[in-house]
Amino acid sequence: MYMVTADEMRQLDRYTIDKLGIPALTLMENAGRAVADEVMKLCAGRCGSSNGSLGGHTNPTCGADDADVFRGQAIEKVAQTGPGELPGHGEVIRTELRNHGRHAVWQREHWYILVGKGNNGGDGLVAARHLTDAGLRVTVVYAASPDTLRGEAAAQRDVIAALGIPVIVYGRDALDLRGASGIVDALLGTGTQGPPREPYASLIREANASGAPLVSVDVPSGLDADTGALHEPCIRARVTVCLAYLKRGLVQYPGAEAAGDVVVRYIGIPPGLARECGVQLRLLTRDTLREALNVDVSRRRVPDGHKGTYGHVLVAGGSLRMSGAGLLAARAALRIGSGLVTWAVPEGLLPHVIGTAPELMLAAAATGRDGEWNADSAEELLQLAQARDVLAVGPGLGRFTGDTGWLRRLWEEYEGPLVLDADALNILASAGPELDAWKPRSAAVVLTPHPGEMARLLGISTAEVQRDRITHARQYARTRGVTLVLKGARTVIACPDGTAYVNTTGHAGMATGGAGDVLTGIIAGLLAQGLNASQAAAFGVYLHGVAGETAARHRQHPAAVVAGDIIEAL
Ligand SMILES: NC(=O)C1=CN([C@@H]2O[C@H](COP(=O)(O)OP(=O)(O)OC[C@H]3O[C@@H](n4cnc5c(N)ncnc54)[C@H](O)[C@@H]3O)[C@@H](O)[C@H]2O)[C@H](O)CC1
Ligand SMILES: [K+]
Repeated sequence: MYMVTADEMRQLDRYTIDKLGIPALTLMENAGRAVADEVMKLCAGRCGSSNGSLGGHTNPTCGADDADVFRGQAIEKVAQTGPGELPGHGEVIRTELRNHGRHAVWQREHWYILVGKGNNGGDGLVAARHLTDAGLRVTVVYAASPDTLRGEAAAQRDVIAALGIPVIVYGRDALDLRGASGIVDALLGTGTQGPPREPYASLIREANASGAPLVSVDVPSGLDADTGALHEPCIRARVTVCLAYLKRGLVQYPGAEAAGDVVVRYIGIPPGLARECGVQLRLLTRDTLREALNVDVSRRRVPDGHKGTYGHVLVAGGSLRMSGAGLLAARAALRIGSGLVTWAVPEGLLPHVIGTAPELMLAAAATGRDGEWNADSAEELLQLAQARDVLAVGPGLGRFTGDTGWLRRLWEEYEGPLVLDADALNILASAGPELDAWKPRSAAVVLTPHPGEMARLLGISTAEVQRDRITHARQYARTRGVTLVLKGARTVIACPDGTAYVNTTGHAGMATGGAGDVLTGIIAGLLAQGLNASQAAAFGVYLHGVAGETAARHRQHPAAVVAGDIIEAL
């Protein structure tokens, strides 16, 4: 599933109207219709009816029931009505009767449709008409004078007037939203610039305070559709009916929380158009892994394979006070299916870690006897790495004198793929502009920073990174020619060719010491098994999250999950 910015959506919108000749009014009709349909589902869920869709009104050609429902964690395809299921004549009569039967229930529903002056408002007006037709009590609330509406939205305004649907103008007429069964937020969509101005701001505050469930059209009004940042105020939606393509801001926090359940509805804009228009950002799902990244998600192993077939990972990490980090990465690399894993530790640490995981091979790489890494170990590491398929550096490494030169040697002289995490990233950050002089690598580099490490790499604040995670991750990946995994809720995987993915697996319980080390081991293990950097990073992040979810079920609460549980759940 593609994810777009407001600007990209406008281009796709224009292309559909100008080049494909699908009228803007048709798109608006489909949009409003989809919103009405989701409102009906919400009402049906509340009153226990088995069918909340618009029944006999369903227009099969606009694919009104073809939705991707995105409930924070999972995406499921909901029921589809295809042309093959067009009701015959007798069924039409039955459907009409069923609708009449439903009126008694729907009439108890009083929905307020808050309408802005742009096309988002136009979508809301179409929804108001369909909900009225379905038997709901509907009141349209114009945020500003209806005279200010233009184009398709003005046409919808005239239809509403002709139908005699009750209308209120905010600020002119009395309004009490506290009695609402529900509210449709069609105030501001992708055309929003900056924080909501008056009277939108007051209306948003009243809607939030009403306690009624809010259904947002396209995006919650007040949300930055590109970054997920919340303006003050911002609608807190129960459901967001996103039109045509998933907007980035609905997936990134804090926007993801303000949006509630996100339902992406087809409105007539061809789903494949995004690729043709150069959109390179996708939600990371099983389908994305299979179709966009060509990953064998079933992880078949060749029947006559041997441990050499599945690669050999070398993990360089762990020091006296942080030996566990290296161990977790090495164990995760094993559990994800690597043929062999060697864990290189400072010599002084070696006696203490013998036997901690009997499946691991151990190597003493740093001559220092104090259990800490030192710059002299580069030569030994390079020799060890020669016979290994992947080198993962960083978990539990610590900082030491000469570490920049040490990392530079690994970067320049190790010819296989390199995974850098934790202090290896801090070393990279401290290299600063000197990095430009490092010899470009022919093999892949995967960096796995958390937001703090990303901030150091970019020389900006963590808050700045978090304000637009997707953009920062993509820019760094492109300019440095690396695959970058920006960790945190909704991890971003950015590839050097500009493609990027946003993950939705996992949960807040995975914010626990060592979880990142486990991810490093998983990605290194997948690289050793022959996946390329984009595949290993994306699939690794996805599996890491799924394993975290499994671990939460085993432990009966997300908060009880520790890093070792994620490895076991793999
Ligand atoms: N995806 C599609 O192809 C379709 C989308 N539709 C809907 O159209 C909106 C986008 O419509 P647009 O007219 O461009 O913008 P908005 O409705 O979001 O509103 C712009 C409107 O509001 C004023 N404004 C802008 N910023 C602010 C602010 N901070 N405070 C107050 N007022 C503001 C501005 O002056 C404009 O007048 C999209 O989201 C979909 O819902 C189509 O209907 C179908 C095709
Ligand atoms: K909206």
